[in-house]
Amino acid sequence: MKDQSKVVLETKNVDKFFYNPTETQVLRNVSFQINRGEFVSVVGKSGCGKSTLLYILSTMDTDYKGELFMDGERISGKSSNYLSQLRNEKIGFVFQFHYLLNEFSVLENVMIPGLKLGKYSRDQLEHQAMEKLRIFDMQDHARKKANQLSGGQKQRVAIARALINDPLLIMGDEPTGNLDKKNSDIVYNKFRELAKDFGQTMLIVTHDAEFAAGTDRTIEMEDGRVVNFK
Ligand SMILES: Nc1ncnc2c1ncn2[C@@H]1O[C@H](COP(=O)(O)OP(=O)(O)OP(=O)(O)O)[C@@H](O)[C@H]1O
Repeated sequence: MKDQSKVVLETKNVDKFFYNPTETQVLRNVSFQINRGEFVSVVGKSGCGKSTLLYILSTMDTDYKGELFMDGERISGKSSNYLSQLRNEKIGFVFQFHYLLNEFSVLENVMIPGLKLGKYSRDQLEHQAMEKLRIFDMQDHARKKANQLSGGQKQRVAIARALINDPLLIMGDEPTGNLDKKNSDIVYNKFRELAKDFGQTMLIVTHDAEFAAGTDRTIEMEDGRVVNFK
């Protein structure tokens, strides 16, 4: 059951340093809130800190200063086991490359994060996976092996997979970065639909200006800082 607090994700004064070989600060005093149902993009020049920020927000990097809250809960300082469970339960990931497993069917690929979480039976998961595939018009491909799909189709399956545990939040790192214009548009429209029809909260890093312009809000970064968020 999802918590119903309005703020889904919040950072307070997040700083990030790398130390190889000299100290470099790559995030500076990053503070913002993302509310339930918002479709948010993160933009900025190469090297401004977008992926570093996403890695922290996704709870995979715990080596930062400042605080991170998810669904009203302070998660900075939690153990890696705790965070791993939290990620499986609350976050769906979409990357530039789909990372589907070629030896498994499309349906199995979508089910995998659900099997890992262990909350639902295999039958239930199969049913849920078909529902997610239907959202992306991929239900007729369910029994195919992942490597029989086109690039655009694979990315649609990857987004269906990110939805399998009904996540609080979808996080994406350049989900259209590897697609041509036609497939980027299809994927963007599916994200838009998820926001409109399902109130899905989403945070997507993108270089695609058109994609960013179509989101509800944009976090603009420059040299490790958030310079605009509207
Ligand atoms: N492991 C690391 N060690 C040292 N510096 C790093 C490390 N990872 C990233 N950086 C530096 O941190 C800064 C931010 O990198 P980051 O990958 O977050 O940028 P980005 O905005 O996502 O870039 P791009 O759009 O090219 O993906 C860059 O100057 C990068 O060189």
